[in-house]
Amino acid sequence: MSLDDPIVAAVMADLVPAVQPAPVTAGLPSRFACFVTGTDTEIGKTLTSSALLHALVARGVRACGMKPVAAGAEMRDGELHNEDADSLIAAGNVTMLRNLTTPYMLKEAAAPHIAAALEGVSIESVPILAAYLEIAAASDAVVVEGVGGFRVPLSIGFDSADLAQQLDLPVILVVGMRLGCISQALLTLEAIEARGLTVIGWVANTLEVEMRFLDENIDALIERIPAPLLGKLPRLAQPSAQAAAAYLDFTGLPNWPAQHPNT
Ligand SMILES: Nc1ncnc2c1ncn2[C@@H]1O[C@H](COP(=O)(O)OP(=O)(O)OP(=O)(O)O)[C@@H](O)[C@H]1O
Ligand SMILES: C[C@H](N)[C@H](N)CCCCCC(=O)O
Ligand SMILES: [Mg+2]
Repeated sequence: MSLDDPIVAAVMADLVPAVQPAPVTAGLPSRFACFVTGTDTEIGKTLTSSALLHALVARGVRACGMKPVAAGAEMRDGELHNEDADSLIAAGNVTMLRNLTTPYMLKEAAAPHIAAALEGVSIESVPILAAYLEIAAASDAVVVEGVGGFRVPLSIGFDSADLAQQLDLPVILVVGMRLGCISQALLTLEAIEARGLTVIGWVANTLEVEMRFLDENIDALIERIPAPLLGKLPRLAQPSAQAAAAYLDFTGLPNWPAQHPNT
């Protein structure tokens, strides 16, 4: 009888559980951390991520944002700057090296795999996971903003959904409210759940000043997304982390920190 024998193999499978690599976040103390994704690009992920950081800082928490892959950067004061990365830095209160909060800062405002290829770069997960661990070790809370929608290619065989899965973070879904967003949101939800991840809350972000049947569209999503609506963001005259946070209630999120006594 050899180890290839199906019966021996079945017994061995019972005796020796398949070894699954531990997620990169395993072993860290429980703290608030999330991955913010959305139904598309330019639909309010950075605004929502910044609002999360603002609310965390207001509770006296050491909070750090991460935009692992940023596409669209310009040189200022000898450093590459990206709007999203800068917004998250401004909303958080933990100073980390910029190449940790954004390991891949790409110049071209395009799909990241294209922007990376233009620079002869290949976007890999290991530098991002290593940077995440450093940030998590220095902070009480981490907010990771994805790039574009949920399944944006980063390199061959690696996309932003794989990254979320490897980080093993609960997901906040931002829905850019416009005609078509119901299907986009539900497809995104399916893709998130297919990776064993959980949507812990979603945000309805108003993209148009007057969307027809806005409330009816939101109701259709409330009925279908098995996670709480964290709030409806109206079209803000001056969008900022603080202004957006006033419309969102994060307090029911898992591991959301209690108000620090000194704040
Ligand atoms: N509710 C809102 N009211 C006013 N402006 C908004 C609102 N939501 C988003 N914006 C503006 O729309 C633009 C896109 O929003 P944001 O940067 O948050 O999108 P994103 O999903 O993060 O995009 P990307 O895919 O590029 O990361 C920004 O200029 C932002 O300030
Ligand atoms: C440059 C832009 N603002 C985003 N950062 C990148 C969006 C990539 C979308 C790719 C795609 O899904 O087609
Ligand atoms: Mg953004």
